[in-house]
Amino acid sequence: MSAIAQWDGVTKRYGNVLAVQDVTLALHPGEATALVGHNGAGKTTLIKLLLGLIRPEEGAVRVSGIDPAGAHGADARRALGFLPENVAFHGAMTGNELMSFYAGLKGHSTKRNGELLSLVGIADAAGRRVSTYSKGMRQRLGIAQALIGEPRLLLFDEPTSGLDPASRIDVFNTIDMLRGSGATVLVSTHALAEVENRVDRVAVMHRGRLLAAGTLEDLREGVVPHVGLRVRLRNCDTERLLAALPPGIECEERAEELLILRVPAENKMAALRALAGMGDAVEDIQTVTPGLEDLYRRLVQREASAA
Ligand SMILES: Nc1ncnc2c1ncn2[C@@H]1O[C@H](COP(=O)(O)OP(=O)(O)OP(=O)(O)O)[C@@H](O)[C@H]1O
Repeated sequence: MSAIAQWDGVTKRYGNVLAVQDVTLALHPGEATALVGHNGAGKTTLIKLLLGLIRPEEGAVRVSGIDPAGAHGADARRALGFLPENVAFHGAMTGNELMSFYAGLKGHSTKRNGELLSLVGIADAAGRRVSTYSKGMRQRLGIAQALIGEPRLLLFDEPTSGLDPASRIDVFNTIDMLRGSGATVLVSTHALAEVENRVDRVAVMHRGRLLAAGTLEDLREGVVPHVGLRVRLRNCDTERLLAALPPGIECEERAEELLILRVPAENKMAALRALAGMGDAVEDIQTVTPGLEDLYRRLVQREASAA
């Protein structure tokens, strides 16, 4: 699948600060990718590079095959919609006026503005001054302006920061809808738990470096080469049970009538068969799947111990 946007061996410095170091990453058409990492990880810098606002010292950036900071950058930028991290609008203008202003700036007609405001759920407030909007409503207006001109690639920088839980869900529902309509979405966020089941791929940044990228399953396979099993026991001699398991299995946690086992991925079925063969002593077995927060923690730990 050819990429709609990519960073190829990109390094970007601000003076002495190495903001992004040798990052190679691609965004594929129709997919939503989460760019995750803590403060200062380099997420906004990667977005600014795609927007052509800054140039890399090394490597190449391409949007629809074009250098967004080059002579034909305007053509590349026409394919982009952008929601900045701290969206700030002139409070004296109404939602309608701001949408017309941004449509003019982007060289698009204002015809679909009302539809876009309805899509993000603020059509009723379109005639009101933005100073009367809540933070969530301003964020929705920010998303509506990003959608002007039906961009094929949407860049959302921390779209849920400062929003209440219901508004956060709305933002992700909008992202789902956009992805469903064939757009490509990049969403940068610190909110690992809320993003993990809402995107196709995840790119993990840490101190300017890309630690991992892929589907959640790819990340799990690369980071956790074992399976967790949560085993509930009944009237059981735990020592005897552990001794009867295939080799290579570690006991991660042990409490009364509960074991959490770390099983090498290739021994999973052998372990399950051995446990199933223990009759009534084993009451229940659950597979424990690490979430994005856990994977991120492990990736950062691995990076720290390699340094
Ligand atoms: N204009 C700038 N001048 C100097 N340093 C900068 C500039 N912009 C970013 N940096 C530094 O580059 C590094 C990466 O910053 P960046 O904003 O890309 O990170 P981020 O992952 O988006 O962080 P956050 O989640 O806090 O927004 C940080 O150390 C930051 O302080």
